[in-house]
Amino acid sequence: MKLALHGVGHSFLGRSVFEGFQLTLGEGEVVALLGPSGCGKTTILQIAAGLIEPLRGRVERAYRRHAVVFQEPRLLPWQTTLANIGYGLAASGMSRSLRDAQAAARARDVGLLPEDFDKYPAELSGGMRQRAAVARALAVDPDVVLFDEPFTAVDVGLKRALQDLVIAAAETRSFSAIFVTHDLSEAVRVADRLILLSGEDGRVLDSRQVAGQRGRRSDREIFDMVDSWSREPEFAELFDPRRQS
Ligand SMILES: Nc1ncnc2c1ncn2[C@@H]1O[C@H](COP(=O)(O)OP(=O)(O)OP(=O)(O)O)[C@@H](O)[C@H]1O
Repeated sequence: MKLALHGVGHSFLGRSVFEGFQLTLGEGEVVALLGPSGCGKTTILQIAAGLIEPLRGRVERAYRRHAVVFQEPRLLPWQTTLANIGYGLAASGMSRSLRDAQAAARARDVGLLPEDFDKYPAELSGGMRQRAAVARALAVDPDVVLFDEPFTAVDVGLKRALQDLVIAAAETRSFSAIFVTHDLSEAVRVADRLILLSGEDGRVLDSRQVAGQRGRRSDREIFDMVDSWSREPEFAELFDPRRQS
């Protein structure tokens, strides 16, 4: 076990978002947290990251270091791509040359080219900025990564490349992850297991393993799973246009 949420509940302005939420994230496991807009996915992720203290329940952490990848890249506009990627390493007191070398290695891992390293975020495309955000997270060598709808804002074609990047990184750098999304096919592609939340009251509607091995599922297998699950009543809310963000 790397991370566990035990009976976690939270409210904003006295209004409960979810109660009694349970999650145990295993070593090397990727769990997708899925649900319609407003069901509490981001709040759960922020509780897992320690950014929000839950009002009820407790969080157990058994990892060295975590990193968070947000929906927006959140790069510092006055820093180069390489400096942004190495930002977390600077905080740990690492020398400039070592930091740059590690940042460059992670930048290459996510498909950034050396000619991009000295560019500022404004000079990068949206997809390149999100690649840099993933590289920055990986640079601190986390054993847990928390993804908060990281590819919602990128083009459909690019989305797939970025999902593959996460799948490959989880394999080579062996981290565990929680991956928040409202896209069932994304969840089926990147995760080992999914937890589906209700938009009504944040309760867990379903929790299931995804058949096959992450990264080895064919497009056909993914399509068939999504097609069949999307007809189940538990998934109806997820496809309800009134609940889309
Ligand atoms: N800081 C806050 N103050 C008040 N209400 C909040 C705050 N943060 C979240 N909420 C409310 O809590 C509920 C859950 O929000 P959360 O962002 O966790 O949902 P989500 O499932 O991640 O949604 P989305 O998919 O749209 O990002 C929503 O009704 C939201 O309006």
